[in-house]
Amino acid sequence: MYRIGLSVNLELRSGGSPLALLFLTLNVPFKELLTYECCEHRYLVADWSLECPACALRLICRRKMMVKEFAVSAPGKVILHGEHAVVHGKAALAVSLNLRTFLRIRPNKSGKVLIHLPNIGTRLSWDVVQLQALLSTLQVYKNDEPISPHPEEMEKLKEFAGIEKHSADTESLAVLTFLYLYLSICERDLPSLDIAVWSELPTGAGLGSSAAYSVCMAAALLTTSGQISCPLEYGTDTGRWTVDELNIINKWAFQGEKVIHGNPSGVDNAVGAWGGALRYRAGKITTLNRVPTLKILLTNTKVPRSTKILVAGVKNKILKFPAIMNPVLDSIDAIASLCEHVLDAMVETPSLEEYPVLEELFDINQHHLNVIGVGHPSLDRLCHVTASHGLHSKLTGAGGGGCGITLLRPDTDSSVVEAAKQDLKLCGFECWETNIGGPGVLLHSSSSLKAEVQQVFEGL
Ligand SMILES: Nc1ncnc2c1ncn2[C@@H]1O[C@H](COP(=O)(O)OP(=O)(O)OP(=O)(O)O)[C@@H](O)[C@H]1O
Ligand SMILES: C[C@@](O)(CCO)CC(=O)[O-]
Ligand SMILES: [Mg+2]
Repeated sequence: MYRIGLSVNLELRSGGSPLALLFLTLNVPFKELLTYECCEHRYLVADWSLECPACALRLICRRKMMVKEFAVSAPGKVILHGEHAVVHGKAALAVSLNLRTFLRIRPNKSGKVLIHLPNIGTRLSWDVVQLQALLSTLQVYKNDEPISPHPEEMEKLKEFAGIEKHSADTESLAVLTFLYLYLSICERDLPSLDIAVWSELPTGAGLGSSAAYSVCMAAALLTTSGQISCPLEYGTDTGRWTVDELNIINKWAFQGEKVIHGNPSGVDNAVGAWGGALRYRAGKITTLNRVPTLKILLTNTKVPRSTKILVAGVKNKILKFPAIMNPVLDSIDAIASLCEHVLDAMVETPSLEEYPVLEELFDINQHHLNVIGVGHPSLDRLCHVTASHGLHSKLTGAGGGGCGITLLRPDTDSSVVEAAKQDLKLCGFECWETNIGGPGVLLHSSSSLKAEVQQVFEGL
């Protein structure tokens, strides 16, 4: 018989709902209760459950984290082909970017939760006691799986945060997503925290800023609450979670995307969690290991738009003209398949021969995206300007403004790219030549964050 201290969460559960938090004397082998430490955190590992055969009451012991400050980051993405069609069960090819969102989490003893979002000028705080009162309005699990935010629950959260019923502005969506993930993930023991999120990605421009935000929130809150491990070992600056843990992060990030988008396909959060290149179709993620290094020019038209509204617009068009729109979606699906095949062939036999096909696929898909109603005059302009330099472009992400991608062939002279960039800048656009294929969500010791990010966080 061993006596277990109060630092362990003990719950007596019946039919899934906790009955009591207990301090008990248990008959469990001592070796099952271990403490382990990484450089910044200390966990008590005690993930086991005991079930009484007579009354089916279960005693669950969970690991609880003694938290210190840490940071996480997740990449943005570009969709090569398949945006919008992927919401309707077609395939999308997406690749992570070297532009990332960073989140720093600090436990505090003030009994408050503070959130700083410097990209959008938001700084808010709530008392944990007030947040506690909201818990009874949320139902977040079904058979141990996260379930979708219910519209009535969202209304309650909006009321609490003083957000108008139909408000879909940047701050409202970011705050609602935070509140939803914080309350859902940390429901057992709401922590007093200071959270800051800063991104290198433009907000709301088609590069997956919402997914990177949701992935960072999910990863940080799951780590803080001890539901996933802290994969930072002594002497290391960054750590990556196991496949099972990445799946948990991805599932919660998808719920966050639901708060922001309404009806996301899940492709953006999958790239944020896993990184690299992947094919995504109807929830199935396939990592693409054989993708050639593609050089891409990213251009932000700076025309603001909302993914939620654009996705809803496409749905309405499909409902209105199914016989016209469904073949377009099928064609986009075929483009994604052919592109994947071509990329694979390029790895097998590196040559320039396949580039004209990739270029033509960009052109065709851009026309399709205009047909389904997600184009914009600024994106037409972007395509015309790059075409005048012999380059091929398409919108990426939800469209309606935001960003376009231009394929740069290895044999394109740098003077051509520079001239195209100059002309794009004259239109008021912003351009980056970018690397694709960065790592997915990462855990960082906060002292190891690059200077620029540390400076932002220190200045808050
Ligand atoms: N750094 C950030 N700080 C605060 N909120 C953010 C941040 N990044 C994203 N968001 C939230 O995500 C929303 C933008 O999501 P939206 O899906 O419309 O654009 P996107 O994700 O950049 O583009 P796409 O979905 O086409 O890839 C913002 O309105 C805001 O609520
Ligand atoms: C427009 C869309 O297809 C991609 C946004 O990056 C929406 C989604 O897949 O959730
Ligand atoms: Mg988004």
